[in-house]
Amino acid sequence: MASTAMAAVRQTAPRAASALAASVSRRPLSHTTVLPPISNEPVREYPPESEERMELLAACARVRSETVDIPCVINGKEVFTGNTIEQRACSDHQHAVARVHLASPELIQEAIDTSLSVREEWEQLDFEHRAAVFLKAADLLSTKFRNEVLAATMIGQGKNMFQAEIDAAAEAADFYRFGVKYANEIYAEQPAHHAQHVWNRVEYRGLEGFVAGIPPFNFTAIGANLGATPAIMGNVVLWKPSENAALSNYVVFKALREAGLPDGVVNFVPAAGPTFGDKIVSSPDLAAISFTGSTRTFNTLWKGVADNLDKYKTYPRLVGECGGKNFHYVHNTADLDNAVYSTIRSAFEYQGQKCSACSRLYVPESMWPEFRDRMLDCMRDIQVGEPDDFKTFMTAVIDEKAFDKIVSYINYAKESSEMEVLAGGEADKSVGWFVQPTLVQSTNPHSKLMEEEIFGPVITAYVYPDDQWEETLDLVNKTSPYGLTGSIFSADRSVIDTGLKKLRHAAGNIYINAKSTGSVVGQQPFGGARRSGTNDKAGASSYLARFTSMQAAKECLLYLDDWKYDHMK
Ligand SMILES: NC(=O)c1ccc[n+]([C@@H]2O[C@H](COP(=O)([O-])OP(=O)(O)OC[C@H]3O[C@@H](n4cnc5c(N)ncnc54)[C@H](O)[C@@H]3O)[C@@H](O)[C@H]2O)c1
Ligand SMILES: N[C@@H](CCC=O)C(=O)O
Repeated sequence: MASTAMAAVRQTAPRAASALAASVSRRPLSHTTVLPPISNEPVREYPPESEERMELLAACARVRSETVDIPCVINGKEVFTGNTIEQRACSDHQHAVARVHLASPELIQEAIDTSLSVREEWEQLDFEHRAAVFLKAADLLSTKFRNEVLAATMIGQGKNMFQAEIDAAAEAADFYRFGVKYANEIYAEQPAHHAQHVWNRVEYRGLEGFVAGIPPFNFTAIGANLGATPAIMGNVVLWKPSENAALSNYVVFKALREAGLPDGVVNFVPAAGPTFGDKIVSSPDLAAISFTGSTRTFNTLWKGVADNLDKYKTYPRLVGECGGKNFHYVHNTADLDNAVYSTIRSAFEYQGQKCSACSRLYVPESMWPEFRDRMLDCMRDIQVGEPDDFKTFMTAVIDEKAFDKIVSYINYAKESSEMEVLAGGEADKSVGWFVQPTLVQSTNPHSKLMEEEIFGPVITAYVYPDDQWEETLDLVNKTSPYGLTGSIFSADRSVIDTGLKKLRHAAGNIYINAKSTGSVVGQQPFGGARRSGTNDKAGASSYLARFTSMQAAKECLLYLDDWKYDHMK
């Protein structure tokens, strides 16, 4: 007796066979390819007197001397709306580095319509062509545009050379190169099992609608990633840069255009946050929001989506990476030097304006006097100054609003009976928005400064009894609503093991004897849960996976010759 599978099918007729052959040879839209080797962009050091340092300084001087008009770019057309805001140099706020032309609701709608009109063509382009645009943009950013994007980041967002280099040159290029690699790996994921005479395949479609990319001010690379990476997966994107990072984001956008990104696939849409937010959440064609910024703004967007839920043609994907209250937990077995230096870097690099920056510190009583004194020694040595002075460790914070908020926390600490400002605490906004690195000690582990995100160069220490090291881990876990990054410093494996278990949900990125900042694309996928976001992990394939909608295809290679199953006959 024939097998069930055989009995239910008949041999394919010659005419059908040719149709089958045509179908089999049809190339899926999302297919894998062989890529050139992908690795992290090397970080440059710009040695003294070197040509590369001179060129970078010349680029900084240009940013310091001119005000660039930044248009909206819709379908390749530059639109100078005349409704402008200024992006100011953080360390010299008399100077505007850019005049940013803001989109009206009508222009945002035009950007939506344009992107939808090119969506199908872009999505159906063979993957090699989409990939090549992004690989080329990465190469342009790391060569021709390197100095321009670095200078825009240094002067416009207040980063010293090293902080700009690891962000605007290295991480931005990494996001595009690794984005292509991850897309290729996703496309290769195909069903492993096929019933007899059946061929199963999966097609990875772009989302049916538009993606809104909404980045924060603090990383040019995050602008690059949110504003354009979803296009690697065949999507169209509206990129709304942060008003405080418009210049650097515009340089990245120019690199993408020069790399051959077709008009309309990514539209560059500077706009007031709420204007943009209201417009996109009320569009029936919203397919996804890729957001990074404060928890409060992400909540507003999520609620906006909920309010409009009945309107959407497809459920919008919500990807949000938000705030943090990151910890360094130090055990009395820790290497003191390593813990102190790591804490200085994590708390004060880029003025504490990394979502990953350490802002609460737990040190055992036995170590505290020496730990504190070593911290104070280092802090006396920190140079706070101009971003294009290579000796500078810290520059000014991003804007007046941030300055005022940080100072209000410092003043709160100064007036509180449970806190003492051990170092820093001074601030001056007469020329730039400068806040000195500040160390606070709190006797209350739940004081305001131990729990709330400040986003500035302020770290608060809580000193715990050595014999309560385990209870202190529970305290670390329960102190803040966030779950972004944190570090455990100890030389004792059982302490590290206990720490990892107790802090399992306290951080999306946990570090062991290493600072809580500085994730690298392809090495430490980045993001957190709890109120820190959806933890989709920038710099990993899981991020790309949020921007594809899978279609499973099952193809029968032989035809049915009866509607009855064998056992019915
Ligand atoms: N978890 C992460 O990966 C990560 C990375 C970087 C920064 N951050 C967080 O970002 C915050 C700092 O960045 P920020 O000050 O730029 O954040 P923000 O929330 O003020 O702004 C982020 C972006 O949202 C826009 N926006 C503001 N209101 C909006 C609205 N109603 N609708 C739509 N868009 C709106 C802004 O213009 C900006 O482009 C911190 O909380 C930090 O922890 C998180
Ligand atoms: N990925 C960066 C932080 C990004 C947010 O600001 C880090 O790991 O320090």
